[in-house]
Amino acid sequence: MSVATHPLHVHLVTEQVARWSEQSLLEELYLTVKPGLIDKCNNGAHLDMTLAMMEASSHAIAPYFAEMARVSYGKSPSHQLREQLSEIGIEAEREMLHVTGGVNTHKGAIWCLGLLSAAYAIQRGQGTASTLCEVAGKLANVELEVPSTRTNGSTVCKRYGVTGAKGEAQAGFPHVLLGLRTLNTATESFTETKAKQMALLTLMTTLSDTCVLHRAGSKGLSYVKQQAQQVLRGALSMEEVDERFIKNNLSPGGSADLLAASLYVKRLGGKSHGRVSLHV
Ligand SMILES: CC(C)(COP(=O)(O)OP(=O)(O)OC[C@H]1O[C@@H](n2cnc3c(N)ncnc32)[C@H](O)[C@@H]1O)[C@@H](O)C(=O)NCCC(=O)NCCS
Ligand SMILES: Nc1ncnc2c1ncn2[C@@H]1O[C@H](COP(=O)(O)OP(=O)(O)OP(=O)(O)O)[C@@H](O)[C@H]1O
Repeated sequence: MSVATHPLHVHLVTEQVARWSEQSLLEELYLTVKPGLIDKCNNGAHLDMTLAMMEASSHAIAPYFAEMARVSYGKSPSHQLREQLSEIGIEAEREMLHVTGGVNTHKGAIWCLGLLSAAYAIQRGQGTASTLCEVAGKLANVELEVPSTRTNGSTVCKRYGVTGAKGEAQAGFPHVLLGLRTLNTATESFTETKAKQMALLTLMTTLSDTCVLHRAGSKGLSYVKQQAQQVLRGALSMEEVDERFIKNNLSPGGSADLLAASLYVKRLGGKSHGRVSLHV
C-alpha cells in the first residue's frame, strides 16, 4: 500500500482540512480594519452578526469540510461525488444557521472552501494552488438536477447579468489565485496585516460581489471598486472607507470569502504561485 492510499494518510488530509479551514476563516475574520465587514473593531455594515457569532460559525462548519475531504479522497470529479458534496454543504449550511440563530455568516465560504477541500483530497493532499483551483472548478461544473431556489445571489445574477459565487467556482476560482498572488507579492514588502488588506482590496476592485449588488445595485458596486482603488493608491485610509461603507450599508462579503479561500489555498498548496504588480 502506498503512503498516499494508506488510511492514516486519509486521516492526515482530513485533519489538515479541518484545522486549516477554520484557521483561514478566523484569519480573515480577525483581519482589522476591513471596510464594511465584521472585524475586531466593529460589526461593519451588519446589524445581525457579531465577531463571536462568526467565531462559533467557523468552528461549527470545519468538520463538514473534513467530511467533504473524506468522501473525495483519491476520487475523480464525478456526478456522484458532486451530489455527496452538495448534501454535506447543505448540512453545513443548516448547522451554521443553527449556531447563529438563523444568520447567514458563512454561506459563501462553505461553497468555496468546500470545493477547495474536496479538490485537495482528490489530489491526496498533493495539489498546488493552481491545480486545486482547477479541480475545484471541475467539480463546480458538474451540474446537479436540483430545484432552483431563490437566493439573493440568484436574484442579482439575473438582474445584473453576473455569475456570482457559482460562476467564480466554475471559472476555476480566478479571484482566489489573484488573492494568493497579491498576498505573496505584498508579503515581501509589507507587514502581514497590510499584505492581507491589500489582497482584500485588490479583490474588491474587480469582483462582481453579489452581496454588494444585492444591497446597493451596480452604483454601489462601482463605488466599492472605486473606494478600494483609492485605498490601494494611498488616497484614503481603511478607517475612512470602513466608516463610509457602514454609513451606506455596504459589505463586500464575497471578497471576504475569497480572501479566506486565498489564505486557505496558501496553506493547502504552498506559496510559490507567481507575482502581481502592486500598482493598481
Ligand atoms: C452556490 C451557492 C454559494 C449559492 O449562491 P447564490 O449565488 O445563489 O447566492 P447566495 O446569496 O445564497 O450566496 C452567495 C454568497 O457567495 C459569496 N459571493 C458573492 N459574490 C461572490 C462572487 N462574485 N464570487 C464568489 N463568492 C461570492 C457571498 O458570501 C454570498 O453571500 C451555494 O450556497 C450553493 O449552491 N450551495 C449548495 C451546497 C453545495 O452544493 N455545496 C457543494 C460544494 S461545497
Ligand atoms: N468578516 C465578514 N463580515 C461579513 N461578511 C462576511 C465576512 N466574511 C465572509 N462574509 C460573507 O458574507 C456573507 C454575508 O453577507 P450578507 O450579510 O451581506 O449577505 P446576506 O445574508 O445574503 O444578505 P443581507 O444581509 O444583505 O440580507 C456570508 O455568506 C459570508 O460568507
